[in-house]
Amino acid sequence: MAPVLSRLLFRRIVQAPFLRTSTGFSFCRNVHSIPFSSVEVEQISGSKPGEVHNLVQGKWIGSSGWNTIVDPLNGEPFIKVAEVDETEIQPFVKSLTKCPKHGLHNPLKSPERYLLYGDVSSKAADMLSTPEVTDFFARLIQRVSPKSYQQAWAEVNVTVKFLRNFSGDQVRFLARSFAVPGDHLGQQSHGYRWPYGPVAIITPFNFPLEIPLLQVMGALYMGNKPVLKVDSKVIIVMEQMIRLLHHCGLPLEDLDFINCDGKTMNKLLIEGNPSMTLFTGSSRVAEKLAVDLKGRIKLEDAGFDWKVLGPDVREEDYVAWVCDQDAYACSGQKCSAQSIMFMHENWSKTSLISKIKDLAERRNLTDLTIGPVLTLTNEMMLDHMNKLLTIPGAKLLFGGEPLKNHSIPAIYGAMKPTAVYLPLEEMMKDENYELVTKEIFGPFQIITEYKSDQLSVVLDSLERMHAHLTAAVVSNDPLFLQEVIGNTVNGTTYAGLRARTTGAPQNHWFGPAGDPRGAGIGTPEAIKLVWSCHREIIYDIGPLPLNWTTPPSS
Ligand SMILES: NC(=O)c1ccc[n+]([C@@H]2O[C@H](COP(=O)([O-])OP(=O)(O)OC[C@H]3O[C@@H](n4cnc5c(N)ncnc54)[C@H](O)[C@@H]3O)[C@@H](O)[C@H]2O)c1
Repeated sequence: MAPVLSRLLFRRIVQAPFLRTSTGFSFCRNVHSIPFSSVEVEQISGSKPGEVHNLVQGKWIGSSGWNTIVDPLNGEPFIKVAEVDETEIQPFVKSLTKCPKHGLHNPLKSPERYLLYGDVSSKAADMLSTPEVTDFFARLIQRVSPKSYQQAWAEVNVTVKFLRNFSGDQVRFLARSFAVPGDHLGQQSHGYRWPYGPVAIITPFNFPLEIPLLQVMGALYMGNKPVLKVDSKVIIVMEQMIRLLHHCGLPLEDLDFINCDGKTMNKLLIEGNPSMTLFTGSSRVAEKLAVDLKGRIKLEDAGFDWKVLGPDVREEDYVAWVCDQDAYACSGQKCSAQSIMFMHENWSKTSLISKIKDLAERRNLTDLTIGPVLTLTNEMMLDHMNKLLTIPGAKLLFGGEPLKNHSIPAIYGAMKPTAVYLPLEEMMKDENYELVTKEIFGPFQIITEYKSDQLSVVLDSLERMHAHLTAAVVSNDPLFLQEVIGNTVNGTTYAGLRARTTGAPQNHWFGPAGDPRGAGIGTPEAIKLVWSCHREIIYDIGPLPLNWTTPPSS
């Protein structure tokens, strides 16, 4: 695209929220009305790059070198990240090792800090929900992880709701204990939720605000001291959020924040020896860290997320719309994105596929309903697609081509929403199965069909998959739902005619199942599971029975 056209397109995208926000209000944001921010979101550019720093032991610090991040829409270097290298990790190691295993607070130490965190959450929710600040974060998310304004706004909104949920007394309720009467007078056992103390959090690029914020707050609520590392491409969002949290009363020394590459973080984990690490990202890195950290880890890893359409065909337009959203919103870069759809033969007789195709073809770069793919190039996606198309009976349903007329740099992918059809029998063959079920973190899905007597083959296929994150069973037939849900394991499974795979709100658990290392995010249960362990204290204070004497040895 010619530079002028690209600038125009860019300007259209950045100005969109000022003209029409999804909440219906219109305003003109001024950075000076945002007391914590250190960047002007609309002005970040080659001539006025945004800068990101590190936070350790209560101080914002730089590093010996800058990593330059390029604008995913036009390739212009636009953010400078003070990236810590392997020789500079000692302050972070020291900070972790300074935190005792019993944490910064626990039910028997500094309990007033549970209340402090209720207050911080309440103030942060209030501030984040003001229209100016919501817009500031939605736009900042769009600049680094391009997605539609509505998707970015939803990410901020879920974060606000989460903070509200853990306001007031809700943080201390997370640490609720229980007591069981003992065997004799004065004895009672108490079960407590205990922190791990020093912990680490590693998060990917696709939800720059929601994933790190929810995990960091969960860790802090339970009394841990986290060091946070977010993917450098998007880390500016969380840097600004930490400044907001400080403004709302987060003690400066409670949270460390490091900008570094994966290798440096790996070294920090080994030297700093956190008691627990929460990793959200690819299965490749997850498996490496599980070994390096000797199992002291919880994982939110890859998703090869499936949808099964049952025999009862209803609400075709609605189901088509949900399929389009699930597979292609955020350009398919949600860990919950629909990777494969098993369609009952009754649906094949409808216009479902052509409706999904029409919806997918509405997506465009102007409003970022389709956009850059940050971890795969076009060559990688086309290569995968072409391999699939060599399978007998395979066909391209739609897409399969790079986007045109844009200035997305070649280091990123830019593909039209794509769907490939594969016959179920071929997919199940040993020589094809692994290829077919490889996660493509972009706007790409597989569609297959099954006959009424082939449900067991579908269930076999779901059993053979490795990642069990989200799933959807689209049917209102209770016996069908029972059959499919009873024979599968995915941690977040939606069931019913309106079932989807994406768009997790703040009110339910999100995470994989079927793996003891599986983590969760969002709910009180997720926070307690990931960020605390069980400690039992058996009080036994007497008195001794009257006339007690030493019994014989036993
Ligand atoms: N399960 C979930 O909740 C969830 C949520 C979002 C994304 N994901 C998954 O994340 C993947 C996409 O993200 P990605 O490509 O950025 O993942 P990635 O694994 O490449 O990177 C994730 C994070 O790990 C860091 N990292 C890389 N190597 C490391 C190492 N050796 N030690 C420590 N840290 C290291 C990266 O810098 C980044 O911050 C997809 O597979 C997607 O399904 C899962």
